[in-house]
Amino acid sequence: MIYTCTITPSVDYTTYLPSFENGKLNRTSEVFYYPGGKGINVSRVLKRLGARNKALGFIGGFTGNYIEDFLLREGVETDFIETAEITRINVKIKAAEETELNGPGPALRAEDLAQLTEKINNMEKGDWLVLAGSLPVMIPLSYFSGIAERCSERQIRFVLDTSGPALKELVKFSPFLIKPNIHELGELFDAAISTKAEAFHYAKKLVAGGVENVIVSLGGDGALWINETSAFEAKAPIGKVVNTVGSGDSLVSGFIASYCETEDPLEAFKYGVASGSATAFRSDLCRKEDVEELVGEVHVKEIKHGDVIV
Ligand SMILES: Nc1ncnc2c1ncn2[C@@H]1O[C@H](COP(=O)(O)OP(=O)(O)O)[C@@H](O)[C@H]1O
Ligand SMILES: O=P(O)(O)OC[C@H]1O[C@](O)(COP(=O)(O)O)[C@@H](O)[C@@H]1O
Repeated sequence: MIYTCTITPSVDYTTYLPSFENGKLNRTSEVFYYPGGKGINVSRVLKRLGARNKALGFIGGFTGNYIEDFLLREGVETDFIETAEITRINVKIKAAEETELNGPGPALRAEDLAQLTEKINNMEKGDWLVLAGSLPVMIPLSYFSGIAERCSERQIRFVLDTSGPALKELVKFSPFLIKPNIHELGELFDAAISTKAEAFHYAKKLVAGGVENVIVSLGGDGALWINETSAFEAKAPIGKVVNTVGSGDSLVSGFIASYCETEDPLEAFKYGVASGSATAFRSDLCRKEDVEELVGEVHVKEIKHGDVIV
């Protein structure tokens, strides 16, 4: 079974308007309320791509109920833990530019965390755990390293899509896959990364440190994938960008869904990039038919030792 875990879900209040002016009253007519949080997006896309999975994490209040109902209506299995706090609402403003306002995650009690530990303790060899999204700083990092350690001991495939100090700490536990964007990769090494060559250099360091697969996502420029024996870059398909929220999550989902079927990481990488772009070209997350249509347009190139990447 594939489990996703979202510590900090959200309802994504997503609105489109021709122009947005700071400090003014802006009226908007087109509004959507999507369930959000990176693991939840991964679950929704996995389901659409035909990969059975279960969404874990913490939800609370009316927004939490909204998320759970929405997922169940889409056929996504859930096993959330209820928090005392209302789940946050993240604001996504789609005007000439995309502006985002992400709220803080919930304050979790020791008993909430203990419930999650119990669920993870019941996972079995061969399962997947996708830990995705921001991890509240109030929770000691040792809690998350405990999760990573348990995955490694039990041969559970651990996929990590987070940022900040947690990413720095958890890459030490040899995850199966991490997917930083260029900014998150820079944060990880306290470096300003602006070129593909620099991204490749740092991604290689992560693989040398024990991460099995590193995908660096580069927005409209595509992505890089590196493991111990291979390195490839992919160009993203070209299309009209509507909403890039969830593109990174869709890349992760596409990779996992395809890998589960093919066990071929290069095929999985292409499928992942197609999924990311298919999401960027829609208001909500991608559908399987969008991904299948785009996958032929994902062109990959091997990066050989000594190649100059531009
Ligand atoms: N403007 C775009 N055009 C085409 N594809 C895109 C665009 N933005 C994102 N994508 C696709 O989504 C993937 C992930 O996007 P990215 O923005 O790097 O992730 P994140 O949301 O995690 O920052 C990219 O690798 C690419 O395949
Ligand atoms: O947990 P964080 O880092 O605040 O991010 C949460 C946000 O990320 C998303 O999951 C989208 O993620 P990506 O755009 O990186 O794929 C939104 O649905 C959500 O509002």
